[in-house]
Amino acid sequence: MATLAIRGGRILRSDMTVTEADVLVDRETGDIVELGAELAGDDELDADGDLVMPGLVNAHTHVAMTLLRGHADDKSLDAWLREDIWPVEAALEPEDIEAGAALGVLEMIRSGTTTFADMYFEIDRTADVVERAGTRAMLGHGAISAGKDDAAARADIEESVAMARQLDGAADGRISTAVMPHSLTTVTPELLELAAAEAHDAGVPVHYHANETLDEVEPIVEERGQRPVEWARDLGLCTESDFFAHGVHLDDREIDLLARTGTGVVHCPASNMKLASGMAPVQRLLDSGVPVGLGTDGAASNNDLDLFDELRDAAMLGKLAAGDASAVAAPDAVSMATAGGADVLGLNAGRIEAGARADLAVIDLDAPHLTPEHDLVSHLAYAARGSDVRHTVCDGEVLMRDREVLTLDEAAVMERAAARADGLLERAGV
Ligand SMILES: N[C@@H](CCSC[C@H]1O[C@@H](n2cnc3c(=O)[nH]cnc32)[C@H](O)[C@@H]1O)C(=O)O
Ligand SMILES: [Zn+2]
Repeated sequence: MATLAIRGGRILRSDMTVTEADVLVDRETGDIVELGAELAGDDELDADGDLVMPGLVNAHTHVAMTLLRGHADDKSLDAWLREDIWPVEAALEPEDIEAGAALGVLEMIRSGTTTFADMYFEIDRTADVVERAGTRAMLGHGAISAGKDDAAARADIEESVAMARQLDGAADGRISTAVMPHSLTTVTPELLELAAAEAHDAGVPVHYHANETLDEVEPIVEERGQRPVEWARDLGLCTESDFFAHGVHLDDREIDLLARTGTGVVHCPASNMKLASGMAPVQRLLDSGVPVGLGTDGAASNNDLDLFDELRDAAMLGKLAAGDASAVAAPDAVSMATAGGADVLGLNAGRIEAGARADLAVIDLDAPHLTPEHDLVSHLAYAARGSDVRHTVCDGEVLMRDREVLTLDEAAVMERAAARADGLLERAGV
């Protein structure tokens, strides 16, 4: 057994207590073997004075949208997608996806995110990046019917199913997949039903956008006399493995249905604020036992992929939404960003315990904004930033050591992404 020991730090346990312990990791299985005092390994990471926490889980993003960061801001969802995003995405080439994904993955490794769920195009190129960079990911081809004829819309869903089957288990098992129809309003009912049936036949989840804006909810209610989540359940999109992004506008019946079926919701607070989509009822979801993770959404509606920002936004917005300062308390926000997201994605990760995946972020606490140390969970929720991450470990391998990313050439990744982004906008004629 080749081992890695993370020594001298304090660890954040899944019950949100902090204790002094070393972490011993089996690099071959990628699992945590043991927590304890004075553990030695073949390789070692110094965590003296640091906090070792589970690697963060970004449970909903469109990673290559990093190329569109700052391209179009300050618009509502529908206008933003139709006027600014979709026209540029039509000019995307596979090389762009690879360059944008590498940039996004680099940003996530630097900020302690070890797993992301991605809905986008040309996902085999994103898979190549994940393979090289060493993170974990759930990938899916986003399929859409809007603007396509019947045959093209069906082919898009079939592509999503084929890619999910093809890539599941890639990168030594670090890649899992889902079938990803874009949303309840941009994919036809027949194709949503087909996506669900095919996904479950392939043994993978369905992932989609739902209940993001009132503009999406109202037409479904008017046309069908049903709430969107009830309709999604009837189409087969709410089984225990399935999960959707946003869930901003949900009523009590829908929340109850999500809890009963075990359907996961990925809360994307920054995107919901930036596109003025609304405030998700996160405390009510948690109280009802709905599995909840956190996502950045794409970098064009955030505009970064730092999960620390997201978990602070989740805590802040959750209080505002509930009109209650005790809502979405610090431990709940930190849990959503770690174990919550891992549970939504069906991964044995997000917790520091023997037998769990060795996906870890080591936080350097030696900073003015993290002093004094009254409560480290409070610091993670309200004061820490992605740039406080010192080491990142995924699947037992060190991806970043002392703030140096070992698996990607940082300067080359940034240079290439900037060049591809310029070329993309030029080709799109904007
Ligand atoms: N194959 C599809 C691509 C879908 S990928 C996922 C899509 O979701 C878009 N997207 C990004 N953020 C959001 C959001 O908040 N809500 C809905 N869609 C979004 C993103 O720009 C991308 O077009 C096609 O032919 O267009
Ligand atoms: Zn999205």
